[in-house]
Amino acid sequence: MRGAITTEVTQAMNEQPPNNPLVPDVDEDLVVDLTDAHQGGVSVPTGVAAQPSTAPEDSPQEPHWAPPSVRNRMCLVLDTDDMVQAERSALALMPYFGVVKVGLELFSATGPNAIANLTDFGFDVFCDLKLHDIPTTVGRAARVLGGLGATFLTLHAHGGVDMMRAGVEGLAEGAANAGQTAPKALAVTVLTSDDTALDHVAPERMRWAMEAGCGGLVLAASDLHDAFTLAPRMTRVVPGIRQAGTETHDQARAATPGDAIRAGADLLVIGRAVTHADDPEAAAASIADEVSRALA
Ligand SMILES: O=c1ccn([C@@H]2O[C@H](COP(=O)(O)O)[C@@H](O)[C@H]2O)c(=O)[nH]1
Repeated sequence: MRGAITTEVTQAMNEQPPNNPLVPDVDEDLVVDLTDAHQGGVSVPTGVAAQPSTAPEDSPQEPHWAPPSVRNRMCLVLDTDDMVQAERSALALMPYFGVVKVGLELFSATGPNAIANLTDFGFDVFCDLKLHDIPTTVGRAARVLGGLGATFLTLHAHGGVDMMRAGVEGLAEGAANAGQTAPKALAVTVLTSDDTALDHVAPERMRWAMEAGCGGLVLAASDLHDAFTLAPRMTRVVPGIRQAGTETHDQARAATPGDAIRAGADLLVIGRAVTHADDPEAAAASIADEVSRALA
């Protein structure tokens, strides 16, 4: 088992582009050791696995890294209860994804270790817990979560201005206590699985998110136009991404990667379109190519 993960890390890291700020320096003495796994994950103390400076001649064709302009717009959804599986997917798809998402399932299974392990690999971590409770409870939870090293954290905008403000303040306080940069608070406006909300709901929640001090919005691609008008400076994060003609599962308001980027998405949240594909690397490469063409 140790060899399997080490090979995956080595393959992923061999493909790192020069001066990639997301990839930590490699210490040749470091190896990934599954026997060191904690909370089911792979322990990587301060860097990533040792690797040869050149790939062996008989190694299979390696994927090319997507350019930063594409990779930084692609967030891989790690919806699993298995930390080893999550890390394996993240590392295999590292050439295409600069951000990985820890949602309710993985966080419930592993807790904060999921964030620590994935940031150690050099990913930006999107912690998607959609906090939604009374303001005091959200503020206190956010204070804990703010110190964990995530780059983004979600609050449910349905909770209102006071709740989101408590979340934003809690994140800032927790980050300051831990000597970290605060995660950007993202307000989930209307879920992409929901196509029943009345027209005024998403714009109203965007205004609430702005008033509360959130830094970004999670929204369907079809709501991007309103976001540009009402909250032009907020980061726009779009889930429900599917390539044309593919299964949309429970996403009632899905969009293609190209359409979402052309409509102004900053970050695409990509799950089953890749993780349930017969060939996840080929699916990721195809989506990265579509994003690249949409940006051109
Ligand atoms: O409105 C929302 C907010 C969050 N999500 C999350 O994104 C992923 C989507 O996964 P897919 O497999 O690409 O459908 C999932 O973790 C959701 O919890 C969302 O879909 N819509």
